[in-house]
Amino acid sequence: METLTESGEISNLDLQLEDRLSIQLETTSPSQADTEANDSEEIPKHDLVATSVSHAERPLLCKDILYMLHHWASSDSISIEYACTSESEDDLTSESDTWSDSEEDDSDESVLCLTSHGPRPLDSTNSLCPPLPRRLSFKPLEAVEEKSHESATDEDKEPRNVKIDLIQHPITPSLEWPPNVIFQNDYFAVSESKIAGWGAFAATDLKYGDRILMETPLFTADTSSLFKEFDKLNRGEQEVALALHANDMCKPGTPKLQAIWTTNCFATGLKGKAGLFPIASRFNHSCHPKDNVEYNFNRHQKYLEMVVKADSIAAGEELTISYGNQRTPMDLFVRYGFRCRCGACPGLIESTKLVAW
Ligand SMILES: C[S@@+](CC[C@H](N)C(=O)[O-])C[C@H]1O[C@@H](n2cnc3c(N)ncnc32)[C@H](O)[C@@H]1O
Repeated sequence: METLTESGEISNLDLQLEDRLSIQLETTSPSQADTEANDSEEIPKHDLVATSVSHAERPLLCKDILYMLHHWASSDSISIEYACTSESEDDLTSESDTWSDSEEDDSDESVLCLTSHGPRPLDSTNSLCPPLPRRLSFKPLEAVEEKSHESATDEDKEPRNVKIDLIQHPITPSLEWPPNVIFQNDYFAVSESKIAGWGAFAATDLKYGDRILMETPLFTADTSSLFKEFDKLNRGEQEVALALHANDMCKPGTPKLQAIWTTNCFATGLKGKAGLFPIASRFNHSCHPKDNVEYNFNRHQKYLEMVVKADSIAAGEELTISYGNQRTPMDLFVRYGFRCRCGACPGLIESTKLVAW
């Protein structure tokens, strides 16, 4: 197999691996296969073409990321997740141990192929290279305290629509929903998104403070009880969980349930447990300031709520949340395994370039 030539050209092997990685980048649940077939996160053709340009010019590639992860992570623990918290990277410890990959995973073919022939590790002091977490780990999505809305009065700060129905799973889809809608209430509908897969869209004009969703978890678990708790669900509930989207970029062979869990779960703050919320899980991410909805887990009544944080949202607009404040497209890609297409940020390729190695 060819690897890197003396002239620094990237070989066919890399192109093949990129192809393979672009397929692994998003594993699609059966229910989404059709939806995402044309709207997947495949590496665009121009990214592949970019491998033939000078290294000083070429954009960051999947193999670069894997290469960096392999060399920079303080252990073998590499997992890609949907969500994050506001905690510092140094705090990403105990849970990652539970989720970390075993020694055997070092034999992971793609990582080995990508790392064994690299000429040298990328320089972390390179100013063009954004800082990467020292240790990557699984963390569920956790609500971040938002600054109070400047123009809001105290009365406005209480979520409106307090009589909204509490969603308890499993729910029965309504025959009145249009064919391309998988959930609908008075405030939003979940249908196909231009950002990625399914997304939530305002069904009516919304205002700051509108509470648009209250949802109980399908189940809650911690890192050690995920499979046990899943086993307790009935068949219908399990199917709901397994129909959710799963990111599985770095680890071929990751159990599907685990990939779904790390892609979708939200922290509850209850004894380190996270929860799977099948409707909230359909909200896509937008970078600041485009994210227009915030979320919160009510620990006493044990439901997740989504509340409008933008001043106003017009009917038809996509509703998005932040998967992590101040995350760059690079962070999102490394931590959560997707290339951000929110439209508010420059995206991964345009914003991130590395110096030649
Ligand atoms: C929790 S799911 C969100 C709903 C998802 N679109 C679906 O079809 O179920 C998170 C996944 O959606 C996709 N996604 C969310 N926000 C995105 C964004 N801004 N750009 C690209 N993909 C995004 C990524 O694949 C991500 O892993």
